[in-house]
Amino acid sequence: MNPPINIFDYEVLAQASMQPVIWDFFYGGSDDEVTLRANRSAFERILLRPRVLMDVNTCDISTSVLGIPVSMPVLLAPSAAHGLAHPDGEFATVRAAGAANTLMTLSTESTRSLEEVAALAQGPLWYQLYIYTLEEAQGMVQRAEQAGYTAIVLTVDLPRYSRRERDLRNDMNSYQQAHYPDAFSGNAPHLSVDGSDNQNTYIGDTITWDILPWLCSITSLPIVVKGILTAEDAELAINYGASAIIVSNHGGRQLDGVMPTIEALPEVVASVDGRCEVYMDGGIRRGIDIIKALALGARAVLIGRPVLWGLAVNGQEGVQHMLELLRSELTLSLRLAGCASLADIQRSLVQLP
Ligand SMILES: Cc1cc2nc3c(=O)[nH]c(=O)nc-3n(C[C@H](O)[C@H](O)[C@H](O)COP(=O)(O)O)c2cc1C
Ligand SMILES: CCCCCCC(=O)C(=O)O
Repeated sequence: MNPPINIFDYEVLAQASMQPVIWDFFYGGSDDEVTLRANRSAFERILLRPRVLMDVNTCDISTSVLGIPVSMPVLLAPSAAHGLAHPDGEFATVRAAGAANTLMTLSTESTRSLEEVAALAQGPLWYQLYIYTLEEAQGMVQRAEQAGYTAIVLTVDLPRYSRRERDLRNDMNSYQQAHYPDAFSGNAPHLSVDGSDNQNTYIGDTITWDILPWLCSITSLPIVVKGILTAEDAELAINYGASAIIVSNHGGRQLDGVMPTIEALPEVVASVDGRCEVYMDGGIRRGIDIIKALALGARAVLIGRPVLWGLAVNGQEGVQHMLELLRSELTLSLRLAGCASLADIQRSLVQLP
């Protein structure tokens, strides 16, 4: 194939470069993968209503999230085990995010430790938290705060690990333990990717909204709640102390059959009504997807799999190039839509089905 010119090219090259077991783990969703597919197809049903004869000679896509400046409204979502995509793992990712001057969210399940990643960071970092035990969570939050992470992202859509049927068929768990035993243990030695060996320690299915005030009591960092899909839960998140919300269905990897995130976004944005920042992830692959999300009220988007594709294809350079492709698509599409900055993106720019 010729050099990649968009994220779908990266996807094809990434698949070719990986063991099928690893590809299935990264690419796959849960059960029938209905939500995985819907995250993409929903974008195609939303149309743009561009304006013309606007001065778009300059186009500024810089913004901020929770007061932190970023060069574009595209952040790196937390994803597990970058070491399965490239030997440099999260070291490559954090260097690429820094070079692109945007924010990376490090997963609890990273291959490299949060301190090692922070030591290489040239840009802002958030730390994503899964709660195994309260004691361990408190330790991780304190470590993240000390290492310079500027927010804790609490993922709330994984009370239990879902059924990823590709991984079950591939026996991904045994494959990973045999070939990449340390891929998920950069921060703590959790035993298995599907949670089967963690049942006694992962307390995700017991935590309730009270976890938010508890987190706020053990850290001065803002808490970003990731995995909200409804107005009701957005209201609760704010009432219990969230500083921001990520509308997310975990990239179609948790409860299958939930609505695509771009369709859940307007309900959450209306409920929040400006009281905190709202971001979204799920299926962002093109500059126009970002425009649609921002027009529907997201302050920024996060990307998950595209980072893994860039990493698998060419390590740090691959992630950097993938981010630059997205940046240039966003800038060009904004100009074509008549917007000279993100502030020009209005709700009227999109037409819902
Ligand atoms: C391989 C993989 C691993 C993931 N690991 C995590 C994780 O450790 N923590 C988390 O909160 N979300 C995790 N996610 C979900 C992402 O943060 C994000 O919600 C999702 O990937 C966005 O959809 P996209 O991949 O279509 O961009 C993971 C996603 C993938 C694909
Ligand atoms: C018990 C937590 C395992 C999480 C594995 C990483 C993840 O979130 C994913 O979607 O995969």
